[in-house]
Amino acid sequence: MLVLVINSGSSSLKYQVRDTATGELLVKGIIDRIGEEAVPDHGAALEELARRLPEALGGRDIDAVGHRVVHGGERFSEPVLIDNEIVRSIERLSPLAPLHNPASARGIRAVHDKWPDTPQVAVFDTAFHRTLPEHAWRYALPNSLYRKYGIRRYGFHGTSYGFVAPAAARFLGINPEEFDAVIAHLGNGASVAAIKDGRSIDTSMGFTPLEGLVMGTRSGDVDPSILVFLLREGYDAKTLDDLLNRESGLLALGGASDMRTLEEAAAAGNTTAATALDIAAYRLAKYIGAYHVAVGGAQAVVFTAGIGENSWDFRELTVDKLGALGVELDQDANRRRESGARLISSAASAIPVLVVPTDEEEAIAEATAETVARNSASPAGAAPS
Ligand SMILES: Nc1ncnc2c1ncn2[C@@H]1O[C@H](COP(=O)(O)OP(=O)(O)O)[C@@H](O)[C@H]1O
Ligand SMILES: CC(=O)OP(=O)(O)O
Ligand SMILES: [Mg+2]
Repeated sequence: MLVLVINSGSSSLKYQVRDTATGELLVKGIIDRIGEEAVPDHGAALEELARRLPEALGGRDIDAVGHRVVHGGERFSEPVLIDNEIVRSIERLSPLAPLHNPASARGIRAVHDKWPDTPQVAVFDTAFHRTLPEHAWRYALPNSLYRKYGIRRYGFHGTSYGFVAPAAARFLGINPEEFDAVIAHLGNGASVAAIKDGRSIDTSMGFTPLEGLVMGTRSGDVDPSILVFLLREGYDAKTLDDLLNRESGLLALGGASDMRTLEEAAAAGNTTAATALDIAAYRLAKYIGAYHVAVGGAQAVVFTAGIGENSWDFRELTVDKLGALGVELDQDANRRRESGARLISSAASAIPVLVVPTDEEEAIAEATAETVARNSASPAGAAPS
């Protein structure tokens, strides 16, 4: 089955075309720095994808399209075949993932306009975190808020964790179902997951992909009273939402949301950029310490995604703060530019530290093919319009 995968991230659109029967990867690409001048929004990214696809496909037809959908709410804990009602549900969850769900819905509708008969599948970031125990998912708020609005921790980047956790376990020769680890997915959005026996038992993102780490443009954890204070000062919901999701994080602290730009600035002696990186690394190190406790002693600390895989500086900055756990990097291994899963800690390190590349698109392609095959006997209702 020839599957096109569209991964609408907050700063990038990644795509792949895979033949899931043979495992062959035909096309892989990224349109990144969305929001900057060349690619102002996800609509422009989709237009660019439509320009690139015909040549890439060389006349072959796509059998199915798989979409990354960040928020699945309480309802979706498995991949689903998309119909009208499902795309509307994804749109209804937009307030809970304002940088993501609208872009996914837009992609689903664009594909439907182009290829109305091609089945489309939604694969949710939240699904992998359905195993969170109640002590991790429940906020210390009145239960009525959970009943009425579904306010709880959902967690995101699940497709990535579901791919990276077993890959890291296999790299270490550990049975994936007995693997305990702390995994840091560091992209434009960033989170950490506590993995116990191969399952997610805690994660730093919450009701929305805003909680937790310092991200490209998102604040991560703040005292909620700051919002109440600002409301009284005249801020409204829209300005607060933009403030926390689009104008904070590394952008606010260091003047750029993109790690490559910040690192260049820091290397050139810009102390504001260096301080921004230090604040982000400190927050991450605190979470790694906490999740090491949550999993009862991690068998590995794993870095993945754009920053986790590529920024040796940021990994060094973070691991340097984990001395209390007896974790120590091998400086050369950490700085070497290699692809594939690799060990970057020293022989003396109490816990191995790994870099394991994620491939959300591959995982989505597999899930899409399975979902289409499962549903082919009983086709779902009308496609989205
Ligand atoms: N070679 C590199 N060195 C440092 N950071 C990098 C490198 N390549 C990508 N990144 C960073 O990775 C981040 C994007 O990660 P990615 O996982 O693609 O994000 P998203 O999926 O959230 O759009 C950006 O901050 C970018 O600067
Ligand atoms: C959930 C999330 O923040 O995703 P991304 O990092 O791709 O923006
Ligand atoms: Mg991403």
